[in-house]
Amino acid sequence: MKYILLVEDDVTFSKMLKQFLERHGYAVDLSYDIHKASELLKKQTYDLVFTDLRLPDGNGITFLKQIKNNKQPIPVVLMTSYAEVSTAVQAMKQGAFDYISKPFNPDEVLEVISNALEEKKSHQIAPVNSSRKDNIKSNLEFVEGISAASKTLNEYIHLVAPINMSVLIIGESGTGKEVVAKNIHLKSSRSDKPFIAVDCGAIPKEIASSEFFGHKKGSFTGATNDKIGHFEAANFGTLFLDEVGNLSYENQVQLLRALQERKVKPIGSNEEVLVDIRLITATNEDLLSAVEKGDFREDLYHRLNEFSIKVPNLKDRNDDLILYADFFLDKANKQLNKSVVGFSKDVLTLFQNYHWPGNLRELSNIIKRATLLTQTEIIHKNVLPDELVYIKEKHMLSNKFSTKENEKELIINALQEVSNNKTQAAKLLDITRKTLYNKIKEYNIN
Ligand SMILES: Nc1ncnc2c1ncn2[C@@H]1O[C@H](COP(=O)(O)OP(=O)(O)OP(=O)(O)O)[C@@H](O)[C@H]1O
Repeated sequence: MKYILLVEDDVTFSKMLKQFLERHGYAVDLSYDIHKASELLKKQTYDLVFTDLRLPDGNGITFLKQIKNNKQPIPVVLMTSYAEVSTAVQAMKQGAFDYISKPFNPDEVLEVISNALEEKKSHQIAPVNSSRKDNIKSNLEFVEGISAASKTLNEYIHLVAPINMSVLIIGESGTGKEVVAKNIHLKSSRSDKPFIAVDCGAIPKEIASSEFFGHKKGSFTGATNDKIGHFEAANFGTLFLDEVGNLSYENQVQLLRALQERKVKPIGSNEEVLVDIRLITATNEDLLSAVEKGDFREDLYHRLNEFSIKVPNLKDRNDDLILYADFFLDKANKQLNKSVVGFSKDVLTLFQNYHWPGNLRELSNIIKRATLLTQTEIIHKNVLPDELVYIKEKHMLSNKFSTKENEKELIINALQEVSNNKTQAAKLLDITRKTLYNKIKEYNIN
């Protein structure tokens, strides 16, 4: 199989191109910028680089020069817009194998690619790196995202992971708090030690201390065996307490004491056990207001919150949506033993317009269900739940600016649906942002 590195920052287009090439038997890795593409080139061997000319962190020619300077004998094909053909010709002089102008038809792409690969074969280039599968596999577990919100999140994860600080992760349900916690653990020096995740909301307060600190056989009715608590189980590793705001006041006191003294005593035991854990906690409620109301201990709050990370809602990471959709589709295909290739354009538009109250978990569930129901190569909107389809149709039906009242109501509804994001609202209403601003002013909408 031939391996292609595709470098293109238009997310929708690049996804479609990737799927198209994969359907034609190529293995494709995708990068949205030169930086990540260079990293991939260091780790893996490719038979072809297929890159856009304009990229967020530089242009395709600079990237081409970089590849040639590193003496990597990989053919490079550039994608250009019609207006950039003269630049593409310049690129050919710098050693690009070929260029192709957008919009291009599928046969053209296949032809250019197969020509480039033929040429490469005659140059006898190094074999494919055998570690590739592992690399790809490990990348699959955590999708970093490319939106501004995801970039900030990932920067914070990288910053705090190596430092032994307690981290409080804040975010709505299903945003990926546990996945972030696991990621911090894996990037820390404790990565080869245990990661123990505990849902505090699911522990009845009567047995919480036995759950956290363990017990000795016979120490209370029902204690038929010795039990190791979560603190001890996580020793030298990371303890992740989800929904920490649900701990009873009494359990908060016990937790604080264990953290301060760095030792725990199992119920019914006389011996204390020294514990060395890194604590990561998560909450989807406003812990500070719980502190103000007296429901959560302030000293514990500060102990947990040495560093806080906010995980963004999915609707605030619109640029990541297709990336995640694709990831969950891959996962669903594997779990269900299916081979669905992608999403119809309609489905992608519905995804972009929906407000995703259940965040990534909801997206994952919807895609799994749709994959199960899909009998063709592509997921169409008939296998999506009503709440997704209905929103779009509601807008399409009423999206006529006929009367002033109708217009004002439409704008208010659209703004509410996308939490006041003007760019999104303008897209939903199919008007420019400038028009939207003018109309907001005209109708005095707050
Ligand atoms: N960065 C990511 N890459 C890949 N999958 C992710 C990512 N973040 C979250 N997920 C997936 O989304 C789903 C929800 O994630 P997770 O359970 O971590 O959310 P949560 O915020 O902890 O949820 P809750 O508030 O209900 O505890 C899971 O299936 C998880 O695997």
